[in-house]
Amino acid sequence: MSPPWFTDSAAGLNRSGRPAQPTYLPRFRRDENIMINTTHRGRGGGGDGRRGRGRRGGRSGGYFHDENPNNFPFDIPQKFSELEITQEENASKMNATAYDDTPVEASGANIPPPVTSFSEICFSSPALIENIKRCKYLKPTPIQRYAIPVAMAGRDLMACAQTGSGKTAAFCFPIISGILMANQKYKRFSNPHSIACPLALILAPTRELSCQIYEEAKKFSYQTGVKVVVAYGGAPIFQQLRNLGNGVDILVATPGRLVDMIERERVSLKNIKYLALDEADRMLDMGFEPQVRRIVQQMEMPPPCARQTLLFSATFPNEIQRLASDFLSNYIFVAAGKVGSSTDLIVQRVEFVPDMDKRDYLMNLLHAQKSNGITGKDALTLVFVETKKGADMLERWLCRKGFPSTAIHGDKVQMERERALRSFRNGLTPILVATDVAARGLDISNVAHVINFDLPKVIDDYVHRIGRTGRAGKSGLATAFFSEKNAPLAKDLFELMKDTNQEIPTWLKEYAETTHMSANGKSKRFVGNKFSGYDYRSGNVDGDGDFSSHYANSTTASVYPFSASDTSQFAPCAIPVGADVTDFSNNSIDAGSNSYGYDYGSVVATGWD
Ligand SMILES: Nc1ncnc2c1ncn2[C@@H]1O[C@H](COP(=O)(O)OP(=O)(O)OP(=O)(O)O)[C@@H](O)[C@H]1O
Repeated sequence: MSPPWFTDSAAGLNRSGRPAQPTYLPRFRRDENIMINTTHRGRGGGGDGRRGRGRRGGRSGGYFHDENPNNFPFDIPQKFSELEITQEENASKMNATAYDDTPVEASGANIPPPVTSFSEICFSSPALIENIKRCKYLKPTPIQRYAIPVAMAGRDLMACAQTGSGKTAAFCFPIISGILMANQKYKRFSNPHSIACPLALILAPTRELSCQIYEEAKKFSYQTGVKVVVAYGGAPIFQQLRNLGNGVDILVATPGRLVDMIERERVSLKNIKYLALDEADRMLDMGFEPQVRRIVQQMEMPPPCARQTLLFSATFPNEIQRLASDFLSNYIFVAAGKVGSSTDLIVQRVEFVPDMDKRDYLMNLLHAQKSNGITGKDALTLVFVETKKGADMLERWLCRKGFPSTAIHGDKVQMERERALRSFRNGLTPILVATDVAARGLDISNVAHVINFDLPKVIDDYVHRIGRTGRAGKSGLATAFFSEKNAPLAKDLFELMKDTNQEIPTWLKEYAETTHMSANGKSKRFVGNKFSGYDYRSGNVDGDGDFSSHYANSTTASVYPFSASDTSQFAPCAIPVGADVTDFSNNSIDAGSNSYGYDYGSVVATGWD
């Protein structure tokens, strides 16, 4: 029996314009299919001569890494390796109009104007333009409209945008274009024993995410001559070193493995012109801050003014803002949509389910999906649990109950994790039970339903988890099982659901009113002003990241520069009891000047209620 709330939205998912049953094409005909479906030259067309086969054609004799004609990355992208090619390939993967109403806020000095189409952007290479078309990117998403011109103008960028809204392309296109424009690729070494000196470094928190960025970057650089290499832990280092030895322009890496390679003197960062950090908040959450700081500040990396730095994330807690002020120079801040919030393409449901009833409830849900036809590789279900052991146990239980499932978590070796993802993507096991290892960045196009079997402790993690559905403009469903122990999350969850116009059960409202703090005793949610994020440089900032007014509770209330680690060196500014410490016009301190004659830049207030 379907739960009454489930049928409408879930059934809607199934019929929301998904492609009809795919038409199978044998492997040997798949290239033909691409040829027919694209108006561009593809592999067989002469066109501008960039055919990607060895040294023929292309720019001034540069060598191409796609020496193998079978490396055409568009026909069967690795991430969808088992999916069949269909006539639908001709259509854009993205429902771009879904983002038309997304408000975008940009701040900083001399902001380059946004664009409305890719053709307005002066990409340096026809091959890159061709690749954008091959990827069926018809129209830039809001973050791409703003971020690409900023990055193309050589400016540093801090960008926040909702999950699934195209951040990867927003940093990849300008990097590839920049490398090609400077024609710098030919400086790279191709001696397997030499030190690899990439021109661009993209740091990502997890192996899966770095592989995904690598696959995307490879598609965007197809036949441009730009060489992309990936390096991540948990896999043998020697093959990765060999790949580096063959030359690298763009290195996509996880922090730990990169530090290892630098220490082995196999990679040098001295030539880096572009540094991109994706999911920077996750990197800090995972404890990578020391490695990230070493990489960016101590390991031959050119200083901020000699490189271009792009910082991307769907959420921007305080620590990241601090990182930004250390890593970026004169940057532009762009926020698309409400930062820290989820997209309203996702229908969110929350059910009160005591821990002991969760399995039964899950079973009802899965049966309801099945009877609504929401099943198979076109409607994947991602179930988040708290622990690795819990993931294995639930996976086994689901399989026993007749629901083919697989699990992914940090205790699995890389090969097992890749196998699990592959079998989920291709629908062999249309249910994936996961810990937070799968919460961020993973772009699996057919995830129709995310179930938070166990809710996370903080709301940002919830936002990322549910962001695995409702991607690229498609709709999605997220169901959360809320139990007594999730009470600390109630307020943030309530606010998030309210912001995104979700149906909220009365009991959640009551929980939200009675519990004010989240698990760590502080609201971790990053809420921007108005609709989007907040650029700390504009002042009026408080220490808890929520930017609401706070009132001085004593004359010891003080204000100090946001980036100051030792606040004791700054004399407190006397603020009358009851005054709003976030109103800097009131207390003789503002972001630009203050009574001590410092230019504080961004400031944080303490000593408030
Ligand atoms: N302009 C575009 N047109 C069509 N498809 C696009 C466009 N931009 C991105 N996409 C597709 O949308 C999907 C989501 O993009 P991407 O993974 O870059 O999102 P993201 O913002 O990085 O998400 P997350 O925050 O979850 O990491 C991808 O499949 C990508 O290929």
